[in-house]
Amino acid sequence: MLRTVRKLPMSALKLTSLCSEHACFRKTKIRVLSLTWQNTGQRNYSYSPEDVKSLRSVINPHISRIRNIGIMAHIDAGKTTTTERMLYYSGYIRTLGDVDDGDTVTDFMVQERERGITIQSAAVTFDWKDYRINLIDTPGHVDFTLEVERCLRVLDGAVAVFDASAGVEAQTLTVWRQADKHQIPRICFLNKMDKNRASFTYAVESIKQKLKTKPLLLQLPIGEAKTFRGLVDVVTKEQIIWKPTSDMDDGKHFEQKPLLETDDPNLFQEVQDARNTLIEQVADLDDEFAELVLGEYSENFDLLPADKLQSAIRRVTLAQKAVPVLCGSALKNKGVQPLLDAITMYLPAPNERSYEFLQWYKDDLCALAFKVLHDKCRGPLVFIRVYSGSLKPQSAVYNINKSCTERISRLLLPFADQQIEIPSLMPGNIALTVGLKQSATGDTIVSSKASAVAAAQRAGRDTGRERRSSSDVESLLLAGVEVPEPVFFCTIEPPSMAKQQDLDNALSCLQREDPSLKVKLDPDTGQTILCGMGELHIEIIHDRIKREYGIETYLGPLQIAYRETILNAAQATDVLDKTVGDKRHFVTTELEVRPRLGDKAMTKPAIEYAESVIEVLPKELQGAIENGITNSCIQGPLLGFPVQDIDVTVQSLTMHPDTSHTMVSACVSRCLQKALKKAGIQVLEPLMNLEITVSEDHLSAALADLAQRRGSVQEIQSRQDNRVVVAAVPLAEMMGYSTVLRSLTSGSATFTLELASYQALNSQEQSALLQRKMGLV
Ligand SMILES: Nc1nc2c(ncn2[C@@H]2O[C@H](COP(=O)(O)OP(=O)(O)OP(=O)(O)O)[C@@H](O)[C@H]2O)c(=O)[nH]1
Repeated sequence: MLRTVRKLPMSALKLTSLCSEHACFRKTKIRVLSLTWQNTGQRNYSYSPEDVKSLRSVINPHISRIRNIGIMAHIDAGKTTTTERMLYYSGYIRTLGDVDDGDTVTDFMVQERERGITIQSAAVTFDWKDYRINLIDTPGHVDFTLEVERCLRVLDGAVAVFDASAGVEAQTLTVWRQADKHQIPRICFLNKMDKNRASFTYAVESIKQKLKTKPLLLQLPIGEAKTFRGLVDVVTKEQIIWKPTSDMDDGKHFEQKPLLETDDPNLFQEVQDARNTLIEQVADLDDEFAELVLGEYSENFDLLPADKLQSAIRRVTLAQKAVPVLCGSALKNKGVQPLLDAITMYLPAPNERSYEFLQWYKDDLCALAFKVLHDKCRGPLVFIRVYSGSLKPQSAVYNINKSCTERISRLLLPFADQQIEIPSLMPGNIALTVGLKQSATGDTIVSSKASAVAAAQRAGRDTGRERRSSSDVESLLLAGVEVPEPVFFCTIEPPSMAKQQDLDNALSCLQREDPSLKVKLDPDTGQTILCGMGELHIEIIHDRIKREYGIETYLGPLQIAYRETILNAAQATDVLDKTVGDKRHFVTTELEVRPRLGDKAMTKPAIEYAESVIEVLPKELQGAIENGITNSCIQGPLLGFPVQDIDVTVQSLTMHPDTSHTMVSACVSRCLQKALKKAGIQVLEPLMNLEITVSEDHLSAALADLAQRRGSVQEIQSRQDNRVVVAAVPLAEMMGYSTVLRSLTSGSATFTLELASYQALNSQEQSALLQRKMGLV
């Protein structure tokens, strides 16, 4: 059945303006959708009963036949288009969707369809030649980097999609590093081979240089740009040519036959050379293969069977010693079927990945909740990846993070916005669960509390310690996603006070889905503050509150999240003497603060105790003191921004025996504010890494503008006919940048912006900021 959104007339699908004056933390290259809605081209999303049957018939495929794969790349590289083609060729959709028409399966949120970008990652399940592929389409926009990271944790392998005319772009580097961190084997797909200026050689060179990896060329293109019509499989030396059939050019039909010297002598020689290079490269990385090549086939590599080479490529890919490279054009329907074959052939099954924690669970359930969606009728739907044990509907599970038992009522296989109910979920597989009310993104799910404790004890024995307390269970949490600190914030208000509760509920649901969204209460004004990763992020949240929760909210102006730190060491003392009822609360304390030197910005203060204090301090009081210090650091004394990079020493603390812990915290907190003020406050501003891709003609205009923005250019690289300016620039100077850059470069330039660090404002900038904040200018 078509979803309502798919039936929207074009007037409702028009792109809302994404180019407001302060559109600073966003790519300029967000697509403008076609303005005519082709009614005749409406898509048939229903899939036939046979397709459903085929999915149902193998509800739990053998683990070796499962591939949990992510697609990652820079914005606009073509991830969604590639995913759409995969679903089409595997038979799960009947017609091809197009991001430019807003009717793809994986971009299923209304905002995604309208704006033509991927915001939430959607997990999609389909089968390809007896393999079950759970595929996650991840967003490319930097505002949603956390979405990518969250998904990477549950993937066993990834396809990195590149625009073959641009090579490695800024966001590719970021996601590549994230994939390195999670040790995920990858293959590269050079997409857009049909584009003007597409260059296979350039893109491969850029992968080699920028990603510092060893590309294994498994294919060579036949033609480039307008002449691109197929590829040669370097391993089998077969050519694959897509020929449009009379009525449809959907890429389903292609001709696959051995490449003969008579077909094209030059190409034949190129493929011959590429195969020999590939064999040498793989032999260098894999001893078993080297032995085979040097033995039986040293005289003639031509005799080496394709399957031996494929097995060796698989081993080096799994060991992350090299990365297979394929090419094609998703939009022109070329190269996607060989890419699917490569996913099954070269990327790992779940049981080929090693997870240390599995040994502690043995056959007990261990699963990770990696995404939460809110469904109006069914409540929260939680995406789960099972690592060990199995899940069944109508069963109780224990959430280690929340220390609570919950019930799963149903299990569903996700197909974008449609789902198939399943009776069980086995290790290595991914599904949607209905019924979990407390679980949030990143939570570890096990079968029971007893099972968590047993696993903790096994883990304790392994590390040479008996762990008995249930708090040790924490050590069994699967690695958490580091949530980056938001750089933008604004106030959000409901239309009336009566709607405040509804707004609070909506925000808490959205936070469960998206840990990078922070919601705070301004202690002075009582207003709700929304903190996000970029303007687009906040704009989308605003939009979702309206559409999904029916609340029309008002956003205050977007502001930059500065930080505060101290310039010098200082000491302060404080006394709290308060009688509440018949109890006298009396505390005196002395604290010392010092600037912390180090590379990594830390918002959490490092806390030490003088020896005289630690000797007499009851353990339970330590929590109250540390709460007081940490809370005080949330709002710095100058402008109320978080304080970073400080060391605190508790020099003394005395108290009346009746004093409550809350009073101790309050006294310590007030004393720290005094010490911070004495130490001299330095305001820090977010410094961004900026990468502008601009044509030679407009380079000087872009550079002149950058100079006005306190930007410092670090490097100017060449990318085909374009120049790539790599610069550092304060976020405060980037307000309205997309509009300015567009007019300076006639809309031809694109840019990405990413938080690099926090840098100190000079004294003039700091006092100007202070005056602005106090409303004096
Ligand atoms: N010429 C050409 N254009 C393509 C190709 N693949 C995708 N595109 C176009 O590139 C644009 C971006 O495609 P998407 O599939 O949305 O890219 P994406 O990587 O999913 O983008 P985000 O979700 O926003 O990160 C669209 O206009 C596509 O039509 C291709 O093979 N060749």
